[in-house]
Amino acid sequence: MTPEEVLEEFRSAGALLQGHFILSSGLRSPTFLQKMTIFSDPARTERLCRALAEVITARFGRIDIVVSPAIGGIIPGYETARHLGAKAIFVERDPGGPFTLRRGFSIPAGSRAVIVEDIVTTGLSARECLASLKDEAGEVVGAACLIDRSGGRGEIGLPLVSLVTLDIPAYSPDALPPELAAIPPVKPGSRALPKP
Ligand SMILES: O=P(O)(O)OC[C@H]1O[C@H](OP(=O)(O)OP(=O)(O)O)[C@H](O)[C@@H]1O
Ligand SMILES: O=C(O)c1cc(=O)[nH]c(=O)[nH]1
Ligand SMILES: [Mg+2]
Repeated sequence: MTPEEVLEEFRSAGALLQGHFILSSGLRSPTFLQKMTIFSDPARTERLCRALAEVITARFGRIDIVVSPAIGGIIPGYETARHLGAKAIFVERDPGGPFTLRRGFSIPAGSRAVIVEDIVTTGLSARECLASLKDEAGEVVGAACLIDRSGGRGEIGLPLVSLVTLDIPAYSPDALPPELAAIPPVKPGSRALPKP
């Protein structure tokens, strides 16, 4: 799948939103990729995750386990794992807390795992996911996402592959351009907002 075909999936699904968004990292952006609009369409999700599985295999070789950060990573993690012939597990938060591996999930010794994210903006969520896996016996060999919107600057602590790399503006809340400050912000994701 070419980068343009991937973007066309988001555009034609109505998943490429403009406004004023509070991102998971706390940064603000006029652009938001609403991945759940994509994941509500199994055929679109299948096309994108099949392509991501091909990129993962080319870069990392055999993968036994896909581990994803909830909530956004769960559906693409599962679908990508299906194409890889791997298991799909996820890490999740108690509200406001760190990611943890629960529900009897583990990465056993000798197994090769990859983190699958939906979108990478700063890499913070993927980094937190990796940190939550530090006591697992198996090896986390890399990370993958559908869209890396960090311009390639996202820091995960693992090699990252994606279907597309974009450089989408994101601003600190105290350095908003006036046209963004004029729009009331919305916070689409599941990470708890810090207390004011
Ligand atoms: O690279 P980052 O700066 O961490 O941003 C990307 C993360 O933000 C979103 O998750 P969010 O915490 O908004 O919750 P969600 O998964 O429930 O959508 C998205 O699913 C990624 O996990
Ligand atoms: O950084 C984020 O929180 C984020 C950005 C984006 O475009 N889409 C998304 O689901 N989360
Ligand atoms: Mg997420």
